[in-house]
Amino acid sequence: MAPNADSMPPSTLKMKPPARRQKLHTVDMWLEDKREIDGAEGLWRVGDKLYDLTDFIKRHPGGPEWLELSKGLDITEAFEVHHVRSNPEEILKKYYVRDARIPRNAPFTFKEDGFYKTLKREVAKVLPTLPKQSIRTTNFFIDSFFCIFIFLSILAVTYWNFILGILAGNFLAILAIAAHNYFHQKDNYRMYYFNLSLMQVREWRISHILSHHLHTNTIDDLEISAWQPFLQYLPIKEKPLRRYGQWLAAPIIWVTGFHRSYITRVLEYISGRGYMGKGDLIPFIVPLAMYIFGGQALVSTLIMWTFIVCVGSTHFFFVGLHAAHHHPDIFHDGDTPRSESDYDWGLSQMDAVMDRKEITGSHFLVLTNFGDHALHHLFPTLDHGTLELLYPTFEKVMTQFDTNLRMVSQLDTIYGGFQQLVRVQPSTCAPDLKKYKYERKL
Ligand code: HEM
Repeated sequence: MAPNADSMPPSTLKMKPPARRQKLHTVDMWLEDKREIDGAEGLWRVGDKLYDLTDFIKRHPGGPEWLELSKGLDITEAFEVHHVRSNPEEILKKYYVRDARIPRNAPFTFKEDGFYKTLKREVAKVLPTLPKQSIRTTNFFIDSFFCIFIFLSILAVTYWNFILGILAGNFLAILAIAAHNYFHQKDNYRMYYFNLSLMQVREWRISHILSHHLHTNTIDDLEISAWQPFLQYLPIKEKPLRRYGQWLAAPIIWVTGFHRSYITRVLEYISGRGYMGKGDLIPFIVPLAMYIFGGQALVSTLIMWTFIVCVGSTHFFFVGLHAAHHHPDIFHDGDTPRSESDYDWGLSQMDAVMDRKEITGSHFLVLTNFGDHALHHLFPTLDHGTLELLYPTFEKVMTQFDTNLRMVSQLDTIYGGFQQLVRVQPSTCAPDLKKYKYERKL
């Protein structure tokens, strides 16, 4: 199923892959493997220094989970990109233990005069001047999605109506996408809307935030390796039948994604390797409400719920996989990088993303379609409603660094996603950000 290790070319960023990358890779396996290669020696690594943050875990303003999960890892990128409003470097210094013994397993840098740090300083300056109304609007949207989703699910089972079930499924998907805005931030209750999808906040904080967001489209990105037995987004040699077979496999992957996530978690938990907690009971609120208020037999209720979850899963993964990262002109590990040793982290993100012109400019569409994706990657803790207010600053710094955000159509990212699945030839040129025009709806 998975491509064998021989068919996997080395990372063109010279990154060492997590040891079990070629196997079906769960989030806890990824954490274990990273601890082996990050050189953090059971502590927390920032740059080339090691810190013991044990006493700070419970006091961390973003919530304890971030530091619990990242113990034993290199958190350089996580530390840099999650603190825009303040500068916790002074706090960090208090926990210094010793220097790291081995070099970092990533070429990404955060130089004071580089693109990312310059942009971050400019964004930090404008943030206090921005209106808070956009955050309240985001909260209103997501609470409404939750109510509509529950209401439609109950109606669907009451009237045994699959059209209503499709509507409910689509609301489940946009609820989960919008909830993604919240689990990037400090702990808050709205992030748990995400668990209604059968997926789990903890799991996504690892696979999506600590892996995908920080080393996007590299050999270390779990959102590439976790799909790998079925979908291969890196440009590697494959037999044509297998490669094109992915176009047929993809819809099956989308439909079953939510259920597979839960089942894999249960199996991992039973075998003593995975984590489950109270949050894993959240999804059952939905069939319970459907059963109590719908007036149908338990079996009918469960059938309708399963149907709704399958629709939601299809919508979620179709949108997610065609939102921003997969297109033959986007950098994927194996392609020629901009740099393999001194690669500004912000520019690495610009090389691994495209934004969609139909989505940018609409608060609703951005929240429900993983929109403003470049800015979201650069500042993941900022509310999606705030991102659109940052474009003038972003444009100013892009001009200063003579760089560009690639804006394409939604159709381009869908078509590009399917093309990327069958791309076997690595690109021999560094990504050309000027190839696509930057245009933003005002
Ligand atoms: C895996 C590494 C880390 C992650 C993912 C992380 C994540 C976060 C998040 C999501 C927030 C909330 C931000 C917001 O509401 O805008 C936050 C806040 C904060 N974190 Fe961390 N953190 C990490 C490591 C650290 C470390 C090592 C320190 C200091 C030793 C630290 C100090 C703070 C402080 C002071 C705040 C509150 C001020 C602010 O928002 O900048 N964090 N963190």
